[in-house]
Amino acid sequence: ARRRRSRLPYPPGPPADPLIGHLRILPDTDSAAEVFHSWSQTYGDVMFLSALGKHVVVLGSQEAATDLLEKRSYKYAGRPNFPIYERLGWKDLLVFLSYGPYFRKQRKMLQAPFEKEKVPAYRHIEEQEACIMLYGLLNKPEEMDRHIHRYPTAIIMELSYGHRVLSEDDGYLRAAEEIFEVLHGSARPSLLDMSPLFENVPAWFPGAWHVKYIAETRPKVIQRMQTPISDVQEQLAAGTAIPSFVSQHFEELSSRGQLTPENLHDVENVAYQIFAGGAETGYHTITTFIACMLLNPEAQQKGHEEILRVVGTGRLPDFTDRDMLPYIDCIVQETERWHPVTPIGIPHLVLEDDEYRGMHIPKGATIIANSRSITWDERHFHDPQSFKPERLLPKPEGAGETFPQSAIFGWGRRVCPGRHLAHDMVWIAIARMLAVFEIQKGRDAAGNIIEPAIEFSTALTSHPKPFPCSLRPRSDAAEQLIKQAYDMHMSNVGP
Ligand code: HEM
Repeated sequence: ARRRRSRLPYPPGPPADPLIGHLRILPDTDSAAEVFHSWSQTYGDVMFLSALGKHVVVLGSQEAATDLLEKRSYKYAGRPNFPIYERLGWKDLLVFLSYGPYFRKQRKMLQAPFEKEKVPAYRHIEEQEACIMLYGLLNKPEEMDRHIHRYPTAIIMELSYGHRVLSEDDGYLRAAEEIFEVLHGSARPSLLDMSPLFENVPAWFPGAWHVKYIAETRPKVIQRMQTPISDVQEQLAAGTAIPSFVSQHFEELSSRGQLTPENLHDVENVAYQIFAGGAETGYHTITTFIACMLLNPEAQQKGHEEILRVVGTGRLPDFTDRDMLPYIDCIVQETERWHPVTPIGIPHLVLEDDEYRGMHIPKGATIIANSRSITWDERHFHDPQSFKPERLLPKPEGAGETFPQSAIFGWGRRVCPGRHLAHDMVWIAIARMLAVFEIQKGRDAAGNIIEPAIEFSTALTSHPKPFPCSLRPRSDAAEQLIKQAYDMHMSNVGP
């Protein structure tokens, strides 16, 4: 362990074993957010944990997280190591990079095409994919999960690689499913296995199951990163490439004579990062939305009525309607607040010793802003566990509560660079689903309604486990609308 350089005390925390610290009581990934939240009720919103000489500081309020991760972002923009993910081949993915020049290079590359003014250019792709999703949901409602998963994945594939997903058994869709499996599969046994606490886990350690797992999985992961790049290279050579992140970078690099292996490696990693960061998170958010609608039929009804009032039944909502649909925005944001996609955020790393409220925050500590604590903070949200979109409407119609943006999209220099795109993608999907479908509880073989018990499976990101659900078109007109929109888009795209 490092020598203490400060006389100030560490923040408080639960009682620790003198040798192994909090090792035995560290929660697993499924329960970490809730467990940290309940500890914060006792030990406060700046809490200290340690295990085997590693330190973790858990922030349990918007105020503490803003003071440190936003206002002192330069000291808190690091990332701990994610040893298993790194060994799987994700060492140079932006999200896992330590703070420094290489991080800044990649961050700039990734951020540029997704700035606020740039993302409206992608809306036609989102509208098109939303139509394909609605059509799938209409025709094969039993495959709801696949249609929802395909939606953000297809958008991201087109933006990163210029790849259009045209069939259900597209290899790129498989690749996206694999990321999900790897993220969840490798985190499942316990938080320890993905935890920075176990960076140097010895091979004899009981958790060393991962040695075999990595040996088996790594080649697949690497191949998934490389294949789309070779595809684009071939298409560029043949003159058939659809403009994308990769094609644009390749063209620029080759025009400047800079197509070096290092530069290719960066393009490959950033393109894959767009895919890894954007596809799963969108999928989780929309599935969580479906769960919220099942559990809260009044909110669903109000959302639908707002669309009826503003858009009518003769067309699907589009982005030009957005300003007139405040309640739909509230549904999207309340979904994100009700169950954040990253319940403990993504951990940061403290880059310099710091002092806060008379306490010592040590350099090298992992720092977790617990989104769950922030979104459940009764000082900011009344009845925080309930799903109430109107809480986010201004007074007097609503409660005037503020959407906890940073708890959902992160902090300071590490804030999610895809948040503007994410917002558009999720919004149009939700607005269009509410326009044409009624989301209903599933029924068993005897026709009885099944009350859904919504549970989540959590790695870094969190996803509802499968639940019964049925989607019913609101009317014949709604069904026609879905078919027409689909035909129109397919005739634009062509096979
Ligand atoms: C609803 C969808 C999304 C949610 C909830 C979400 C949430 C987050 C969160 C919480 C972080 C961590 C921020 C921090 O460390 O403080 C993050 C990072 C990141 N997100 Fe997103 N994200 C979403 C969509 C996207 C999309 C569409 C992209 C790609 C275009 C993307 C790319 C990234 C990347 C690259 C990082 C790492 C940034 C870094 O380490 O500097 N995300 N996201």
